Parts: sequence; C-alpha cells; structure tokens
Amino acid sequence: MPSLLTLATTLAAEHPTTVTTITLLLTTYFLLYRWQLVKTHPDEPPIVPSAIPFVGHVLGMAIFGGRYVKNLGLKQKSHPLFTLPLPRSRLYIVTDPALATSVQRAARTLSFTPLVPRITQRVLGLDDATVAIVQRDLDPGPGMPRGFLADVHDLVYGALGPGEELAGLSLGVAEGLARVVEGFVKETFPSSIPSAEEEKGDRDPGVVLDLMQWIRHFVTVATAELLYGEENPIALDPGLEAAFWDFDHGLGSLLMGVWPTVTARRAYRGREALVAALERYLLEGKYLEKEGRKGAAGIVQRRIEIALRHGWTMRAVARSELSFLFAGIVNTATTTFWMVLYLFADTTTGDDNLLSAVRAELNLNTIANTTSNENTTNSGTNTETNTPTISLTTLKTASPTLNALFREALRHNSDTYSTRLVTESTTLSAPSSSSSPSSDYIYQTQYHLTAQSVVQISGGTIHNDPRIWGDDVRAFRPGRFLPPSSSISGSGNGNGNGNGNGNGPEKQIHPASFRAFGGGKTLCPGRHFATATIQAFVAVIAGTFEIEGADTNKIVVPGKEDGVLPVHVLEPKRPVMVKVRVRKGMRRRGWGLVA
Ligand code: HEM
Repeated sequence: MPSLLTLATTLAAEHPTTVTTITLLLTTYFLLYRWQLVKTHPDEPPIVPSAIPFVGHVLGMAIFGGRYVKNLGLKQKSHPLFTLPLPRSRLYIVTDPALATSVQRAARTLSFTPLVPRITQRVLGLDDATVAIVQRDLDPGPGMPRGFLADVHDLVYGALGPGEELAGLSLGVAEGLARVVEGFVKETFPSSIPSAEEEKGDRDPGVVLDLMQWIRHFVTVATAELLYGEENPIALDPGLEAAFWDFDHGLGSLLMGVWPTVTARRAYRGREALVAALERYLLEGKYLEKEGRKGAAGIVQRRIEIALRHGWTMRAVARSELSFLFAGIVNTATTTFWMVLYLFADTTTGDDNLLSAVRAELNLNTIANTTSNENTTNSGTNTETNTPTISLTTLKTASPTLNALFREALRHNSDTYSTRLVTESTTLSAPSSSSSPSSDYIYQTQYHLTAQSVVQISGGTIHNDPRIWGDDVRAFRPGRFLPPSSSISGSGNGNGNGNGNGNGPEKQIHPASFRAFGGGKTLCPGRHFATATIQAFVAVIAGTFEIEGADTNKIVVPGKEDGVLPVHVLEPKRPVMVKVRVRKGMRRRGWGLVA
C-alpha cells in the first residue's frame, strides 16, 4: 500500500494545479479558523468558534432562527457569557441571570436605543428624514435635551405603570373582550337556550374552529377599539385584521431588510395597507374626542402629539402607531392562546386539574350552574342585574393557579432576547457565586465587551436551563410557580417564583431568570396591562365555554415553532382545531367587569 507521502507526491506530480488550489484553500481555512479565535482583549468572553469561520453563526441564525443561539447557549455549560465572532463584529451571548442583571445595570454604555432607528426603519418602513429625527438625543442624561424616543419612553412607562390610567385601560380592554365574546355567543348560538335536539344528553353541539384564530380575533378587535377608539381602522375595514397578522408573520424577514418587497412580500403589503388606513384615520382626526366620539385612548393621543411636536409627518406617525398596535396585540393574543389551550388540554383529575382549580378559585362553577332567571348571592354575581362579574383585583390576588398558568405559559413559550449595543467598551465583573444558578459556571474575574459589538441576553437559553428550573424544565408545569401547599402537581418552593419540582432542595430562583418581559431599561412597559388583560380574558373564556378537541375529545398540545426569529411569544407548530360549546346557563349571560 503506498504511504500518504508517496500518494501526495504522485498527486502533486500528476495534478499540480489541483494540489496547489487545495493547499491554498486549506491554508486559508486554517488561518481564518485561527483568526476567529483571536480575542480583541485578553478579558473578552470565551470565543465559541464556528466550523465556517465568521459567517457560520450568521448562517446558523438565518437557517435555524432563535433555536440556534438558544441551543448553543445550552451546550456552553461552563460559559455564562461567550463570544460569537461575526464578520467585522462580535455578538456576546449572556445565559446567566446574574450576568444578565449586570448587563441591564450598565445602561449607560450597553443600550438598546441606538439600535432602534435602524430596526424601526426596516420593520416599519420609516423614511430617512424621520430616522434622522429618531436619532437625535437618544439617551439623554439629566438636564440634557430630550429626543423623540426619550419623550415617548417616559410617556409610555408613566401611563402603563401602576395607577389610575392603567386601571382604566385594563378595565376598558377587559370589558371590550367580554363584549366581543358575548357577541360571538349571540351570533353563533342564536337561540338563547339549546334546543332539545341540540342538547342531546345535556350537550350543546358546539362549533369547530381554529383556537389561535378565534382568540386572535377577539384580542385584535378589543385592543384596537380600546387604544384607537370605535372608529379605528380595523373596525372600519375588518379586512385589515388579516393584513395585521400578515405583517406580524413576516416581521423577521422585514427585519433582515434584504429586498423586503420580494422576501417579505405579504408582510410588506399588509404593513402598507395598515399604514395607509392609519394615515387616513389620523388625517381625518378620528383619534380626537368629538361630538360623542370617544377617540383614541389618552396614551395614544399623547404619543401622536409627541411625534408631531418632534416634526414627524402624519405618514410617519401612522407607521409609529402601527408599532404600538402591534405591541398591544400580538403577545397578548399568543399568550392567551397558550393559557386557554393548557387549561382545556389538562386531563388530570380531581384537585390537580388546572381548569377545575381556576374555576374554583374564581367562583366560576357556581355562576354557570345558576340560570339567568335565578337571583343569587354568589360573590361573583351582581345581584341586581344577575350578571356574573369578574373583578380584576380578585384575578390578581385570589387565583394563584391562573397567575402560575400565566407565568408558566410565558416561561415555556418565550425565547425572547434582550439586545444591547456596546456604545463604549465596557467591563463587567463576575457576579458573586451565591447569585449564580450553577456551580458548573467558570467565571472570568471580569469580562471586556468591545465597543460597537452587540450583547444579547438569551431568554430562550435561560428559560430552558435545567440548572435554573429543575430537570423537568421541558415540561409544562404551572406548579413550579405555586407554593408547595398547593394541590397542583409540581408545586414549587413556596416563594412562588418557580424553582422547581416540589421535591428538590429549596432554592431561590434569580429574579432575572424570568425573561418574558425582558429586563432593565427596556423591561416591557405593557406588562401590567397585559397581565390584567390576559387573565381577565382567560377567566371570561373559562367561565363561558367548554372546549375540547375537534376530532377526539382530547386536545393535543402541539410543539412551539422555535425556528423563527423570536420577536414575540412563540406560536404553535400547527393549528389547533377545537370544538367550542357554551357552558350551561351561559348562552345569554354576558360578563360584568369591575376594577
Ligand atoms: C404577554 C404580553 C407581552 C409580552 C410577553 C411582552 C414582552 C415584551 C418584551 C420582551 C419587550 C422587550 C424587552 C427588552 O428588550 O428587554 C417588550 C417591549 C415593549 N412592550 Fe411588551 N409585551 C407584552 C405586552 C405588551 C402590551 C400589551 C403593550 C402595550 C400596550 C406592550 C408594550 C411594549 C412596548 C411599548 C415595548 C418597548 C419598550 C421600549 O423599549 O421602549 N407590551 N415587551
């Protein structure tokens, strides 16, 4: 058998060009591979190389979406912060909640705002003149001139923070949702009581529908009306609802910004249709209160005023308001979908059953068992009108199961990133070992983050790390957010923050481990509003309907689609078809909502 050397010599003699080319390619590859491992600073976080130097990680993200970095993070067990070398840049990935807090605290030099102008230009289609306005005075210090973003940030965080305005908005949207549900029942089941044929064996025949589409429709209509008034563009042209979801589904492609008219055609068209309608709405002054018309919510009116004061055109304001409508609807709809799905898919029996627990905690059983002609002193019923009522305060305080379901639905289905630009090179110190979730981590004394790189806190990795949540991290277990005394299986450690499986050692979860609302300066301002809205809506659905699988009675929960850019709560991999029936006694009883 010829030796390798003999083979190489023969090949070189017979095919000199081929051999020279292969040698050059291999040498270039080797040099590039080594080059990607060169740190920009001795304290830069450990580098995770790619088999295809510099572009491999970009390709991975483009092909596998959010799942790529999530899984990379889960594999780097000893590195709580690591570097991905990119063409002419670095991406730092944080997978440790303690270091995530350090990133959030370094807000002066690790900031999201410098990224906003370009992101919004791509996603919303802002023109250059408006982007120039957005770029002014982005991150002002005290006493410095404030730009558009700083003014809007103050407004939104103020209006949606705890207080009277938030209470009014939450009640308003909950009432709106209850109204659309009532409208659906009246329209779908015209008779006030099921006919004898319909009620074979005490069972309403029900209607088959796609659970996600159904819930989305309610949230879209009610939120658009609350925020933009009765004459909002979607109310005037219901066809725009489909355009809205087309825009949502192509957001990742719009963000990539590569020929959006071709690569994100439907999203682009949907966006432009909505922008045109919003522009008309603004130019016709439909957002203003006038002659019996309520107009848009105060927060929206003030957003518009700020944009106009900073010199925005109405066309550009329409684009900005599309982003607010999007923030108000998309995550709320998808989270409600998951909660309703898990509630009705739970097949456990007895006290362990999620639906039974929620109905018991909110008194929803008693309400459905009384007929509309009966008067009742049930605490959830207005005795004068005999309308069952749901109190937003009670939802917050008296239904631990609903709260746990909400948090677990978000932990399980949110792979969100918190992204920051390194505006000046920044050094982060290693956190104390007591605040670290795992002794596997090997911390550097300090981490140097190079200017003009990007840092991302990987929520998907943190939400799926068994060292934080326990070995059952992949399972859907609301019990991890309940005290151990609860009857729901898998109840946690008593601090209600969700560490685990009820049988492990008691351990506090780091507060930054729950990433669904982001954190630090960009922590979602809508979180209180969303919590109230979603919980009220789920209570209305649990009180009004029985839901089962369309084909078999059992609902099968599909996996989540994590191969996309996780710009919002993940959607299911396939549609869930269900059969919806109205609960006995609930055909003609709407819901009263109280604060
Ligand atoms: C379950 C529902 C919701 C979830 C999971 C959610 C999640 C998030 C996340 C992850 C961010 C980015 C945080 C970061 O980068 O660190 C965000 C930002 C934001 N959210 Fe929400 N959100 C929800 C509902 C809402 C609602 C109902 C509104 C408004 C009515 C809203 C308004 C906003 C706004 C305006 C921002 C941008 C904040 C800024 O950086 O200036 N969100 N949200």
